[in-house]
Amino acid sequence: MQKKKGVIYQSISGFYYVWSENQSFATKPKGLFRHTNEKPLVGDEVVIEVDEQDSQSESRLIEILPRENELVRPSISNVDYSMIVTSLVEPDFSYNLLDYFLVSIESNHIEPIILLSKYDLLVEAVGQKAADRKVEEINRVYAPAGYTVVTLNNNESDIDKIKQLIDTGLYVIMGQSGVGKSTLLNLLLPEANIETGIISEALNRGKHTTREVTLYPFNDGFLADTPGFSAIDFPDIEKADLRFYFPEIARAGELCKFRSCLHLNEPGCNVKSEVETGDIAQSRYNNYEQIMERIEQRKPVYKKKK
Ligand SMILES: Nc1nc2c(ncn2[C@@H]2O[C@H](COP(=O)(O)OP(=O)(O)OP(=O)(O)O)[C@@H](O)[C@H]2O)c(=O)[nH]1
Ligand SMILES: [Zn+2]
Repeated sequence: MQKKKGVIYQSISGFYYVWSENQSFATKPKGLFRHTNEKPLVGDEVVIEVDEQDSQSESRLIEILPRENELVRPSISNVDYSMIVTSLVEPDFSYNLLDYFLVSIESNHIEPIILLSKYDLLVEAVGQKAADRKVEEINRVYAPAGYTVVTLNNNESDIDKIKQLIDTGLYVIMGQSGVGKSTLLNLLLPEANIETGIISEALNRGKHTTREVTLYPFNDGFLADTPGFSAIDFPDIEKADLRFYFPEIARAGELCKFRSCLHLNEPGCNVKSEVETGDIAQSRYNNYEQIMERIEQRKPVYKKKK
């Protein structure tokens, strides 16, 4: 028996398929897991035991390495990057919604990438010049945060753009309903055969189909084949932590008079100065304040329950 490290890329009826050293192994968890209540997840880094003498024999999954993070519906662990698909039209672009997604992703210690879909439809609706102005405006808002912003047209050119983005690591796609997540996945992973909104509605009317997530090798990384992340639950963020989930606010905040500055009404606040000079976008600050209010409102409810 030989021990190897690998990543679970698929789980089907009790088997966990592990990718290790450019090979796939069908593994079954060792009985041990039943006692510890540990359930392996797609994305898990694991240690497996392989019978070198007999490559057909079942390999054993003996250890799950500590997880960086864990998402639910669908369950997946160790996500490095999330591509947030946000349409420019149909549905209309919303700074507010995008910032909620970004905070939620940042709080899970995942790096976001912003994809603006339906650029072609925006051009149709408002003309080339106005469409480019809109995209530039969005770029200006997110550049201080260091986020990558890419526009999509639902054609072959999207594939090259995404290929340039993806390096090593595990990538997922998120975004509200109808923005084009499945459409993009089909472009990127034609072999995965993902149903787009309209088709899946026709086929699954009234049925509950739970599809397990599968990871596909993509460039040097993995891409999850699910468009199922339409929202992640509003995370349980502490008031004092929110500032770290807006990278440009975190950076500017290092120069505030008080280390504990929450950038609300404190004197000597460098974040507020940078909003005034335009170095931090007003919309980003407004959404920071709004999410802060939501956290404050949640607290009393939280305490009553106890
Ligand atoms: N013109 C244009 N249409 C697009 C683009 N991306 C997606 N669409 C269309 O938008 C519609 C919705 O796309 P989907 O891929 O089903 O969206 P989704 O995000 O997976 O939606 P849910 O499954 O509801 O979460 C489809 O009719 C797509 O053809 C784009 O870049 N340009
Ligand atoms: Zn401050």
